[in-house]
Amino acid sequence: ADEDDNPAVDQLVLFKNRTEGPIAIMTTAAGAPIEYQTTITLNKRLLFNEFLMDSLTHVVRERIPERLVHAKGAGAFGYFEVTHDISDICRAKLFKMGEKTPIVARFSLVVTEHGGSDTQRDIRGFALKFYTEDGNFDIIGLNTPMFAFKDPILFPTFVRSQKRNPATDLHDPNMLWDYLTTNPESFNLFLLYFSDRGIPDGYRHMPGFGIHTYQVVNNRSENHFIRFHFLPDAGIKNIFSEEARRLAGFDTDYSTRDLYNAIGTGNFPSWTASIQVLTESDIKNASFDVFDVTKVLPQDKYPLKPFGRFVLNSNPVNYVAEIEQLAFNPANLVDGILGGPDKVFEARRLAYRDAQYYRLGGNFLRIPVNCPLRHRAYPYNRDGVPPLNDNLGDIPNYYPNSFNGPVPYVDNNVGELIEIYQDKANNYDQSRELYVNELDAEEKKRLVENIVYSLENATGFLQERAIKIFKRIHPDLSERVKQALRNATMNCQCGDN
Ligand code: HEM
Repeated sequence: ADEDDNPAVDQLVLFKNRTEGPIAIMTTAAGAPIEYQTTITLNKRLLFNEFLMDSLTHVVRERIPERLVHAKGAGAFGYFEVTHDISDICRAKLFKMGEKTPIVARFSLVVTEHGGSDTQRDIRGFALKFYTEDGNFDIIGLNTPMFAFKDPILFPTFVRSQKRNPATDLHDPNMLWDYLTTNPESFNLFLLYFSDRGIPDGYRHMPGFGIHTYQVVNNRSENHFIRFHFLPDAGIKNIFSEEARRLAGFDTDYSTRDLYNAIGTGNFPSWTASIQVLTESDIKNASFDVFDVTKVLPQDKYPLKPFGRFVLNSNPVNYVAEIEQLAFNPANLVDGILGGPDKVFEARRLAYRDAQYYRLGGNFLRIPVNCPLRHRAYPYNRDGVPPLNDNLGDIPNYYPNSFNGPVPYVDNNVGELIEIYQDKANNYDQSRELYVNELDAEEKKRLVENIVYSLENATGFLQERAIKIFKRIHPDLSERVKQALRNATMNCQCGDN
């Protein structure tokens, strides 16, 4: 392969070209130079073969749990720069004109396991960590502008119904369609899931959405409410189902490879960042819950306001250290950004941290890629499982103390999240709007094909329930699904209502 065109394939060759022979004498992990002796000799006990002992005992503990969701993903480093002043809306320093903030991005598939295929039909994750001078700020979004549910009590059910059946260890269409038809608020997201948008053409052509309506404050301590949008400068592109299945057969890492090679050859992907902005009076006068994560905010009412862009220009040098060990958390916020006042956001403040304690251990925030870049972190936490780094040295470890330990930040203007009342989700209108006005004839045809590809494997009463819900979205959609199901399965029990 040509070294310049395919840095992913040539990674080792490129390493070799950069070096002038072996880079060092091999040592044990403790640093002692070590021999490599095969064990096929007489009269030598294995216990004394230090290479064998060192590597055998290490390799058996090399796997850590993959993320519960978003296990398969790829990431890269770059920067975010501000292109338009939004200081009248949000005072966060990283959004000041002229600011350039280092970032890391991780893109992922929600349900697909770590060894699964990048071209699986799935929702994609779109996570950004901004290393700001006020500490790390994370936006952890998706490639769709809405989420599946607005009551976080559904999260375990949502995840389990799409993971594997406990008896068969298979993905089970009955579980998926049972979940969906019991919780129709998820259909707004799942129409996109079954549409062409369900399989993006790699990550470089994928949009990202923060989804939650964030509360932000400006210098006058006035509140605004914003939704983040990130549109790929290379345009949005998707892959149709048949091509995706073909690709899954020969390159399960299609999107990871594409991202690595693009950056490795200097073809840096970039995204334009925009916000939709609502004032306090907008949220009071809105005719629906603007904090509902299962809905989009109409752009004719709340137009996109571009304010920045980000560029990814550097591949990870070590995937596990820098991407697998990344720990994003919606609660990582900075001055001027208060997060979402909705219940899903509130549940997420706990869930990520909790997952990372399990996945990466009690000191995951001391893993370099999770540390702030521009200053040292000064928590009062000490000890626990490694990595400890210097364990904060001899700084006092309890608060309050009388010995010059770190003191709290005092700001009377930090702002407070507003209290909101949220009703039950009802978003058939938005699904109808998508179906009627946004999908052309070919897209509608593929939507129905993709739905039926899954639904035909669900049992009769679930198919009936699904068709009833499709009818509430639009009679034409339910008719087409019904017809396609009839064609697909001779024994379909779909009723007429
Ligand atoms: C009740 C709601 C939710 C809960 C409890 C939840 C929980 C989780 C958990 C436990 C992880 C794995 C974290 C880790 O091991 O590092 C995760 C990852 C992720 N979630 Fe959520 N989530 C929720 C809603 C959402 C929403 C609304 C979005 C998008 C706006 C989202 C986007 C993501 C993304 C992108 C990742 C992967 C981050 C990465 O690349 O490391 N999740 N979620």
